[in-house]
Amino acid sequence: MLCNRLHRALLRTRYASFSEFSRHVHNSDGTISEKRIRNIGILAHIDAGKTTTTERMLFYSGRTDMLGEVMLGNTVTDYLQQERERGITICSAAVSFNWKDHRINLLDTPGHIDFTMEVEQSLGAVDGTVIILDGSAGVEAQTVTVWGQADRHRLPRLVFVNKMDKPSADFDGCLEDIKKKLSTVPVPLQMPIKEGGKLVGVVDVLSSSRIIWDGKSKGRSYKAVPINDETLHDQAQEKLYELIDVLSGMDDNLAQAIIDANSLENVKLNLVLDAIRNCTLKQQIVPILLGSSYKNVGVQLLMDSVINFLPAPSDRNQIYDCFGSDFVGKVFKVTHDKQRGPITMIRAFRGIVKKGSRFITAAGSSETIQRIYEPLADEYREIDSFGAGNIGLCAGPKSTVTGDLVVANAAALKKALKRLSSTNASATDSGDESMDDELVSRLGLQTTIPDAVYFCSIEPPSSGQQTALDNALREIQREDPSLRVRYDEVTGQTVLGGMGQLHLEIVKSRILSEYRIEADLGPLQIAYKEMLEEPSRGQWTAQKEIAGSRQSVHMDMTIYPTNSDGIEERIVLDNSAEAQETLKLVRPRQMTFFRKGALGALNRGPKLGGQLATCVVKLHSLIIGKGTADPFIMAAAAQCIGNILSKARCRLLEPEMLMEIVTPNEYLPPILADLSRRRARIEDVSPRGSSNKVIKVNAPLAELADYSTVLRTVSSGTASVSMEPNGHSPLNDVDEAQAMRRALGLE
Ligand SMILES: Nc1nc2c(ncn2[C@@H]2O[C@H](COP(=O)(O)OP(=O)(O)OP(=O)(O)O)[C@@H](O)[C@H]2O)c(=O)[nH]1
Repeated sequence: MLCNRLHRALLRTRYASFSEFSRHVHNSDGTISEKRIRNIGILAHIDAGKTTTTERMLFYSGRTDMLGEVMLGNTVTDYLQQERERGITICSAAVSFNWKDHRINLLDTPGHIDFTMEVEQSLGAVDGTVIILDGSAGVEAQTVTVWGQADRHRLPRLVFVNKMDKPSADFDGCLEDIKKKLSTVPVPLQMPIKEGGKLVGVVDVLSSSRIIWDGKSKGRSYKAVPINDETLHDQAQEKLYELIDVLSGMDDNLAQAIIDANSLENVKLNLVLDAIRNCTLKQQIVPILLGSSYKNVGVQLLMDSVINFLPAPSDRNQIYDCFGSDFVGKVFKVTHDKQRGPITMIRAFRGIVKKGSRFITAAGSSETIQRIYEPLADEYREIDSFGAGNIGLCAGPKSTVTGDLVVANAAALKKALKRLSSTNASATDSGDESMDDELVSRLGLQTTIPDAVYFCSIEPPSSGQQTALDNALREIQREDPSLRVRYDEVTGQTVLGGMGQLHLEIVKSRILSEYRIEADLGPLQIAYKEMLEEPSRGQWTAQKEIAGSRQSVHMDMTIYPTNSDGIEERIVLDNSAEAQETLKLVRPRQMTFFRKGALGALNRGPKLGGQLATCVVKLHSLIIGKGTADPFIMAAAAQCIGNILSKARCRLLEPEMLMEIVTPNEYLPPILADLSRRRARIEDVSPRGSSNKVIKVNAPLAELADYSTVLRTVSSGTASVSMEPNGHSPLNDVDEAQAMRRALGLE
């Protein structure tokens, strides 16, 4: 029988050596073979146990010799002072370790919604993900969000159902949840074994064995023993046949083997393993594992599965083939180290980077790599080079920003774009401009920076520290593009825009702890957007004599509301013959300055200075006098738009939050009553188990300032809430008037 024949061999190798895998870990040039690398992101709802699981992986792989605990504030990956104080992950951290002749580079990402941007950047650098669930909570709001992000990056994934030691943990419930809420095919590879209510190990479905962890060795040692309980044995067999049945519907080799063997029982195990890997890579299934990181159960098998079922870099990223052997990589994070200065974390896709070599960013700036380090959170081990598929931390680059594509040199970029466009038939037909857009999006150069939902002013303790504060903010912004920084000319203050209250508080406390500036934050304000209600046309003439030179610009434009939210070109040229008469005389550089001025002005709506959403500017004419300076054109464009907007009909849009509230049944009525007072829209109320309800609700951010506290009071501390930004929606006249009074400090 399948299990008996392969049982021993399987337990010895833990199926780590697939036949197609390279025998050698290193290439002849000293870099690690791509087949032996796994770059993975670890994602979850807040507090599901990412950091705890990562700590175990580091410990069991021998990378650390002590077990870090979140509660003791001594974990490797939560290394910022704010992370250790608050017990949460704020920055993604890269750690690497070796496991069974493979290098695993793992990015631990923040679970709190205020740091979603960090997660997005990390996902551009990995080839697969491990999604962690809390076994007692199942699929939670943020799980759905990160699942969607992994979908967008087309990342194969494993699920680790953690916290299975908790009495309320429910593995089968989690599987149902995954099927229903994540619309995928979960393939459980394990079953929990509890003794006296305590989780002691798992049943490995593939080998029909019990794997038991030794608590005394902090889970370092574990052994596989045959299942001695007949019922459990039968259940494991049943699960195995279910698994083979599901896989055979998707994998032709396995289906053929079943036909040839004329039974499920005689199928070779390596075919089943190959089928799991193939179907996971194609994202047809998601293998599910379980354990308790905190109680040291299950983590080594998760690491085995990362090697066995998640892709090697060479299984993906074919888009970068156009670079041949030239170096190309992506900056997924920038941090500032006190001794080493800016550290640029790069995922290499092709070629090799060596100490002392140079690269260019897609925007054209040239950088030198002075030193390279291997990732271990805030610790660094110097290395000489890193190659395709691997991750390296580089000291030296000064201007690279999170999200940048970096390439060996300009000639390599040009060659690659040419090769890429020749393989892209549809782009070849569509003219130069759209082809560039296509290339940019195919190479993943686009970074979506989420809208800020809160803003506040920030001031240094004395005007003498303004420059130091500006520098600190510039550095933090290079690390975290979701932080918006602008100067408000009316109030003369620096204004920060962020993803939430926590985001802005963390920025403030980093400025204090890392730059020793005691900055003051003004009151937190909602980041409203503004929307044009009808098209509005206007002309503008600006004339001035500056240092004896006459400057003059005349322009005519219409601003139109549109339906989609800002991904299309926001400035378009009127292509009527009459308009083209003047527009064809405008030089490209002048047009660039016009665009800069116009786009800047669209960020300041007439009501509360909020960003103008969903609108397009159509330029009908632009007449520029001889000798007019470019900045004058930029200023005139901003004035023209400001003038049109001041007369146009506009409406405020307020940010909304999508919330998931989990409450014991008895507190449902008071919670619903409270929500109705907050202008909330209930989307769904569904049961979780027999004693809890899950409420899905959309509510305006403006009404949620005290929500967590009120919920705690209303439910005697038993209900929990998670929320995420859910776009902006228009206010009616009454609510808009009230929002304006509040924002202007009149209420
Ligand atoms: N009972 C139990 N508790 C666990 C387990 N794993 C983690 N925890 C606890 O859950 C809490 C959150 O764990 P973390 O590892 O910080 O979770 P996280 O997902 O990294 O959290 P964020 O990064 O802040 O989203 C901590 O108090 C852990 O000790 C587990 O397997 N069982």
